[in-house]
Amino acid sequence: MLEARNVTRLFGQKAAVDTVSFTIEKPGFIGIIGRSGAGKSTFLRMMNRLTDASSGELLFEGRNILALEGKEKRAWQGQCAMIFQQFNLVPRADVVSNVLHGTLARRGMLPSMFGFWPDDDTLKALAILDRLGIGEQAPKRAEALSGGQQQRVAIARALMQDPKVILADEPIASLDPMNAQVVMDTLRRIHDEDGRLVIANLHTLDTARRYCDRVIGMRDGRVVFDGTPDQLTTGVARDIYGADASFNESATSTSIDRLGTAGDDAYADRMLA
Ligand SMILES: Nc1ncnc2c1ncn2[C@@H]1O[C@H](COP(=O)(O)OP(=O)(O)OP(=O)(O)O)[C@@H](O)[C@H]1O
Repeated sequence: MLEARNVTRLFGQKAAVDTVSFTIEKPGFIGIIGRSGAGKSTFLRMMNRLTDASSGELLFEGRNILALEGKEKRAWQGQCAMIFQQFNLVPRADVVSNVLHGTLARRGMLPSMFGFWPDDDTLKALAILDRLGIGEQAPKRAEALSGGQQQRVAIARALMQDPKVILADEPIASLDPMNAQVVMDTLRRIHDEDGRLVIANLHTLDTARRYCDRVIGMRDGRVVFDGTPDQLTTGVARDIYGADASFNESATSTSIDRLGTAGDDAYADRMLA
């Protein structure tokens, strides 16, 4: 389904992504982990064509999507939706309009400029919001929602494109543990129920282990691990994160239980922050 062949992105002399190769045979739930600066975001941005690659090929169903231009590139971006850490919603617009923005690539800007959306699109947006458990939020301004709800609106906007691939760049990094769990459950569901390929950059090991079918570990732009969650031992994680023997897994955890038992003060600080 997807094959990366020596995908590389240079910034000056530095390779942010360095000859990355892997194959995904069928739609799965794939996690990419690695410490800050490992190249995870750059890789996803190349896949969505928000950033150009320096060299290499990324074949999706046999076509090199890194070489697409103009209309074909935009069509690919329609099939490959992206979700961001900061949700990227229009805060003052209502929730259903934000979801309808997922049709802009297909319909152009006019409907959004005049606030006119075709009825069938509006009904579809409402149905998606219902499916994600936030139908009653449809008329509210996006900025009035909690972070977890906003991220579900962003997922709904992505689903409006009916994409084959969903890319999620640190989708839960701004959320508290409870909302993080709801958002990860939602992403997992849209893979399980719709059969879409989901690739998520994750900064916590426990999330990758719990939700992913396969985990790719990146370090300094390179793939240093590619396997199943049960192969992701503490030793392997230490290699990926480039940490020494004092590496402590709980430092990369967002689990509610772990945080709760790690010390009430630390937990309270985190929740308050
Ligand atoms: N536009 C840019 N110009 C120059 N260097 C960049 C640019 N974007 C990313 N980099 C560099 O590329 C490397 C990889 O960055 P990237 O954001 O892909 O890592 P990451 O694993 O996603 O980390 P994080 O989780 O902190 O976002 C870093 O060294 C970063 O400084």
